[in-house]
Amino acid sequence: MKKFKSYFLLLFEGLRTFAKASKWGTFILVILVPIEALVPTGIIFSIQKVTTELTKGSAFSMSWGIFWAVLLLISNIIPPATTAISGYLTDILIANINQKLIEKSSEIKNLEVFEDAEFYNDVETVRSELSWRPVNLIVFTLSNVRYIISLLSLLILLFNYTWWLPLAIIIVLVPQSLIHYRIQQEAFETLVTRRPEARKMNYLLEIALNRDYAKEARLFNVFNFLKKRYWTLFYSVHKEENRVRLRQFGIALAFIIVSSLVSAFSFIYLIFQVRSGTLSIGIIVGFASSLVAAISASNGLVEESDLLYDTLMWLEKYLKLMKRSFDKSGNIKISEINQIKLENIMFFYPNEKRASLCGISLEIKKGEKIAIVGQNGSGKSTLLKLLADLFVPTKGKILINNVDLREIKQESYWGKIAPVFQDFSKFKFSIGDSISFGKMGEVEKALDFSGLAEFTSETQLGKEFAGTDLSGGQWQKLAIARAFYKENAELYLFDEANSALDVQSEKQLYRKLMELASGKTVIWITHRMTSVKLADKVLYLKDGRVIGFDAHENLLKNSDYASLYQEQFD
Ligand SMILES: Nc1ncnc2c1ncn2[C@@H]1O[C@H](COP(=O)(O)OP(=O)(O)OP(=O)(O)O)[C@@H](O)[C@H]1O
Repeated sequence: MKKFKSYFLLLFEGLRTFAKASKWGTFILVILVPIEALVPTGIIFSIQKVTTELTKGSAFSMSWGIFWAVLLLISNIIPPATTAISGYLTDILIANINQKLIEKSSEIKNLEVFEDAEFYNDVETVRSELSWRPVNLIVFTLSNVRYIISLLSLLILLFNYTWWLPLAIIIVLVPQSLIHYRIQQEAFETLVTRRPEARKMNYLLEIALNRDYAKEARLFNVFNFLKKRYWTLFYSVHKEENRVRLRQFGIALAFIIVSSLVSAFSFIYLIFQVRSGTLSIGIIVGFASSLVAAISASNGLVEESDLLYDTLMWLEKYLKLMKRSFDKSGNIKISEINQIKLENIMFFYPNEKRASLCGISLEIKKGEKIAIVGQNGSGKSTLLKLLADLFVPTKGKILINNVDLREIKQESYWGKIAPVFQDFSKFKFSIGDSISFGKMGEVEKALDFSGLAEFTSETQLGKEFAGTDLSGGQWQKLAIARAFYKENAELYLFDEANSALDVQSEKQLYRKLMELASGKTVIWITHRMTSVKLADKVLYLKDGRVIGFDAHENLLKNSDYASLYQEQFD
């Protein structure tokens, strides 16, 4: 009972989603679909009347004939109209859902969410089925409404012949539907629980077909490996699905046998009635047609309400995602970043037992130039992500102008940060758009500053959009241009922004950076020790801890740091 309540609540939510997409479209469908659903019963009824009146030799047979013709016309006109309107409604529904997903993603302030496999599963379920689920939602809702109205009107018609037959149909229909829903729910759960496997299967296909993997996939000949891995995953997934299908078929068969027996029995009963003269010949025509129509409507109802149920479970996942609230940012707006203070910062990535940062305390003043160095995995990028307020420290505080970063409005803080990440994004828009994202400003100046003056802002990027591709270093320069474009930035965060640059470009990068960021704070991570001389202070990290935080000359007294520095020149 509880399940049914939630089913109807979901159905209601589904209808609200349609209405939100298009009020008029929904309104017209609400009018047309019931009319369409009543037409078959009307047609059967008028045929019965025509036959009865004809056997009586009455002139009314002509009026019923005209009524029949009008209904036939309606039954032909309405379907193309409902198809066109539901197509229109589907398009808007998909656009609305996509917009909502973009908005929802923008609410995610703390990137920890993306480290959560369950969240990924939910997002994947919603996203991967987004292209066809809204269509199903509309199609199956409409066909179910149609079936229910048709079935009810046919049952009323049948009730006129025998009172027990409609009852028998309902008695067969209810348990049949209940069992079907149960199986459908199991099937959906199997689908959802197997989602990680399905994602892995999709990933294998991506490796085979995606341009990013094309080189290594061939030179390391991964295709046989992909095929074998795919079959292993496929069998593990489909064993379970076949089991569900087999049960579904068995139950459907049992119910078809029962309902056929009930129909045959009632038909024979009616033949006896007509032969004994209790009922007229017109009745038997009407009865036979309405019985066939009622059985097919009840089968259709079970099948399609099953599919609607499956679609509603997808809708439930989508609504769950929409209702999920993410960490709220603070409310304090800042206009400057005068001081950054880290107080005993400890950080664990989600589900990790090892701390990536441990007991970090330091202070950075406005305008200071800080280089961060340390071996791979020492926590440099993690520290930068915390400073960019993309992750929240597990323990300790980050204070900006002596205000806890958690209290500061994230958009206001992010507006002051110009970052270049190690794994920067390669946006496949025009060069101008992938720097400014539609804002006004001097894109050309940023291109010039980052050493990409040979490109115009109109250049389309990405082969998949018939654009051009860039070299590794040029992509990195584009990420740098994005940071330089942010003219009112107060804090520059560069994570190995020089890693793909040639020596000359690297020199130029630091020169421009120091020129552009004069009086502003710059923090950069580097493995190339030449740039540490530009820094006011060097932060030397090891295993997530601070080994030293001082001017380069002073740090050289630390033998560990000195050997790190010296080894590069050797
Ligand atoms: N998303 C993540 N989930 C779990 N652990 C992570 C994640 N990212 C990094 N780590 C771990 O955190 C530690 C610090 O990583 P981090 O990327 O900050 O190092 P790094 O000093 O920037 O290294 P590199 O010089 O190689 O870029 C490492 O042990 C790493 O394995």
